[in-house]
Amino acid sequence: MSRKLQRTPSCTDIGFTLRRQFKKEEFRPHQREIIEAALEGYDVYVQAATSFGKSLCFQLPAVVESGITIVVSPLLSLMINQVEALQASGIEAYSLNSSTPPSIRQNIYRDLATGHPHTRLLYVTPELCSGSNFRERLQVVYRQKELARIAIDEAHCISEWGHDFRKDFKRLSWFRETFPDVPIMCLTATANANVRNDIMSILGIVPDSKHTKMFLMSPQRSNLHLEIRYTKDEDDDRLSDFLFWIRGVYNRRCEPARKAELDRTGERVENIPGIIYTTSRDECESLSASLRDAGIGARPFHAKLDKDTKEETLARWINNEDGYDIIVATTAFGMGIDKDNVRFVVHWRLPKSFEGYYQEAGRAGRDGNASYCFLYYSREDLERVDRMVSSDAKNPNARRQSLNALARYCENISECRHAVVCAYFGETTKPECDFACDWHKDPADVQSRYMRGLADAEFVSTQAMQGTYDVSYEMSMDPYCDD
Ligand SMILES: Nc1ncnc2c1ncn2[C@@H]1O[C@H](COP(=O)(O)OP(=O)(O)OP(=O)(O)O)[C@@H](O)[C@H]1O
Repeated sequence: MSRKLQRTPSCTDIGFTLRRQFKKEEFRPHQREIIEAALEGYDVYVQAATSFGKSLCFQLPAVVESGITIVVSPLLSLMINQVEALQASGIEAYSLNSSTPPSIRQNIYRDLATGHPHTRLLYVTPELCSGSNFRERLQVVYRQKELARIAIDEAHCISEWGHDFRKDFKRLSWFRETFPDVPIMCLTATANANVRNDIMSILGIVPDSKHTKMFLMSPQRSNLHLEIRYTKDEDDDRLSDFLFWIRGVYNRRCEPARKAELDRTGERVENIPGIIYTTSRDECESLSASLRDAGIGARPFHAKLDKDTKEETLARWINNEDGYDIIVATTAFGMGIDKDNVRFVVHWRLPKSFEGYYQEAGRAGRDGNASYCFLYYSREDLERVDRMVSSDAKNPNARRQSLNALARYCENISECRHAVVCAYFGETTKPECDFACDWHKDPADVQSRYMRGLADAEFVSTQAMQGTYDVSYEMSMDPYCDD
C-alpha cells in the first residue's frame, strides 16, 4: 500500500501542467510513470543517467499536489539554479541555506509557521535539516497535513558522504522516523547496488512493491564518446596534446562549408563550450592561464574564488561569451551543472572516484548531441590519488574500491568503455556502443597508446615507496561541501 491512499486521488492532467507550467512539449521516456507513482503516494527511487530530466519528477508533483515539497540538495549552486528556473516559471520555490539573506529566511520560516505554506518547493541542505529550528517548523506543517513529499536529489551523497564528511546526510533518517506517512523520492545518476541499499536503509525506504516504486534505468549516455589518454610524468604532454586536439576542432570549423553555416547562425568558431577538471586550485589557475596564453578562452572556477567572480564566470560561460569557452574547474563545479551544449569534458587528472568521474563526464552533451569525454591517466597520478584517499578519508576502504574500479577502467584495453561503466553501476545487459568509445573506434590504437604512454608499474611503485611523489598535490576530499 502506498503512503498516500488516505489522501484524495489526483485527477490532474499532468501533461497539461507539463506544457503550461514547465513549457515542455512532452514527457521524456519514464517521466510520466515516475510522476504518476509519486502522485499515487509511493516512495520512489529513481536511478537514471545524467541529463535524464530527474528534477521534473519531483517538481511537477509539487506543483499539482497540495502541500509543500522539501527538496534536499547537496550543493548551493545546484539549488540556486533550480530555484531561479522555477521562479521564472511562476512557481513558488525558495532555498534555505547558510547564504539565504535574513529577511528571506524570516519570510520562509513565517510561511512554514502558518502550517499552510504558500511555498510549493523548499530547497534545503542536509545540514539545515538537522537544525531544531527547521525541524520544529516542519512538524507544524506536518500536523496540518501539508507536508507533501521529501525529495532527496543526488541521493548517492548519502552513502558517499553520510558516513564521514557530511554526517547530516545520514541524519536524513529523521524524516521517515518523524513523518512515517510522508512519501520520499530519491534520485541519483550514479549508484551501484551497495550505494542503493545504503541510501534506502538510511532513509527508511522499504524495497517492496507495496510501498515503493523503483525505477532503475541504464546509466549509459550513448552520445558521449569516452576515451582514455595515457601519459606519464616524464612526458608532461597534456597541454600540447589538448591544444593539438582543440585546434584541430577549430580548424574543422573553419572549413568553408562549416564556416558559412556558423556565419549564418552567428556562431563563433571557438565557441566549443567545455570543462576541464583538475584536482588542485593551483593547477586550475595555472592551466587556465596557459590556455589563455595559447589564445584559448579559458577561465578558472574553484571554491576559493569570490562569489561574484564565480557567478560572472558561470553566467558568461552559459551565455557562450568570447573568452569564456572553457571552464577549468575543480570538482566544486560538477553535479547538476545543466548547460545544454557542453561539447567536451576533459579530466586533466585522475578523479578520486568512479562516481565522480561519471557525474562530471555527464555535464557533456545534455542536448543529446555527440560530445567528447577524455581522461588523462597516468600511474603516477593513481599513486598520488590513492595516497590522498587512503590518508584523508575516514572511510578509506569504500573510497579505495571506487578509485580502484576507476583505475581498472582506465587500464582496460579490451572492452567497450560504456560496457565497463554500465557493469560498474550494476547494469546486467551490455549497452549498445556506436563507435562511441576509444576501444570500439580503434582497439589496436588503444593498445599501442597504452603500451607507449604509461610508466612501468613497478617503477612507479618503487618511486612511490621512495617518496618521490610527495610533491604537493592538493585535493579537497569534500569538494561539494559549500554550505
Ligand atoms: N520532458 C522534457 N522535455 C524537454 N526537456 C526536459 C524534459 N525534462 C527535463 N528536461 C530538461 O532536461 C535538462 C536536464 O534535466 P535535469 O537537470 O533534471 O537532469 P538530471 O536528470 O537531474 O541530470 P543530472 O543527474 O546530470 O543532474 C534540463 O534542462 C531540463 O529542463
